Amino acid sequence: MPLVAPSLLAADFLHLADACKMVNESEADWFHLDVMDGNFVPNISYGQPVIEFINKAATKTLDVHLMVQQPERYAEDFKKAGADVLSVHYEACTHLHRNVQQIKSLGMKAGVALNPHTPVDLLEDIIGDLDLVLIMSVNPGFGGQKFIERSLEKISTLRRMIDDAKLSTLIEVDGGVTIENAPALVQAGVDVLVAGSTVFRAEDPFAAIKALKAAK
Ligand SMILES: O=C(CO)[C@@H](O)[C@H](O)COP(=O)(O)O
Ligand SMILES: [Co+2]
Repeated sequence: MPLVAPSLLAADFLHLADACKMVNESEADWFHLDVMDGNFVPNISYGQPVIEFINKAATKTLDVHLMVQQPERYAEDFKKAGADVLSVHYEACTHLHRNVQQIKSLGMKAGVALNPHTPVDLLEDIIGDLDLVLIMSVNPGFGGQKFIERSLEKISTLRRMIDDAKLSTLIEVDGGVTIENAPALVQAGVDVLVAGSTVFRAEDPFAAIKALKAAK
């Protein structure tokens, strides 16, 4: 069964407490929290102060996806805000190895996110240090975009890389995940499905989460 991580980016920000309650009471496993700086990506979302409040309401793992330049400037702040998993973008880090060690030394799980144009082979020398690889299946910055089909091949290649090296690194997919494409993603080797619109735009978010969990 895949882990399911609803992305609060698609929730009603005026009623974040209700969104947290829904995720807590659902079959979802993690909260996916998208932090955007208006520089690495064209959009600005929310940061540490909001996550601190989410952490008070959430009873599940906080999976923070940092779409910011030089994320090392903020790792400690996000730890304090309650992040359990912290993912930084390959494309935003000059010293990725150092950044990954920093995240782990702060006591968080370390993830690396790849934009759609970034090949998974570039992770060869760091994959053994990673708890998670986040495959972006849309260009980061916005929710509600269409899934890029090529991502399926990237996921299969990454699955082979992880299995060949006998690692337990998780594969997370983020962007355009639907109830329809979830089975193919799980078959390709995904461990964690992120879903924003599919959950928060659904008439019945509990049922949408249940359907994603059942993907096989
Ligand atoms: O990181 C991002 C976008 O940059 C995502 O986490 C989105 O929030 C996913 O939204 P949907 O594509 O599922 O609507
Ligand atoms: Co995300």
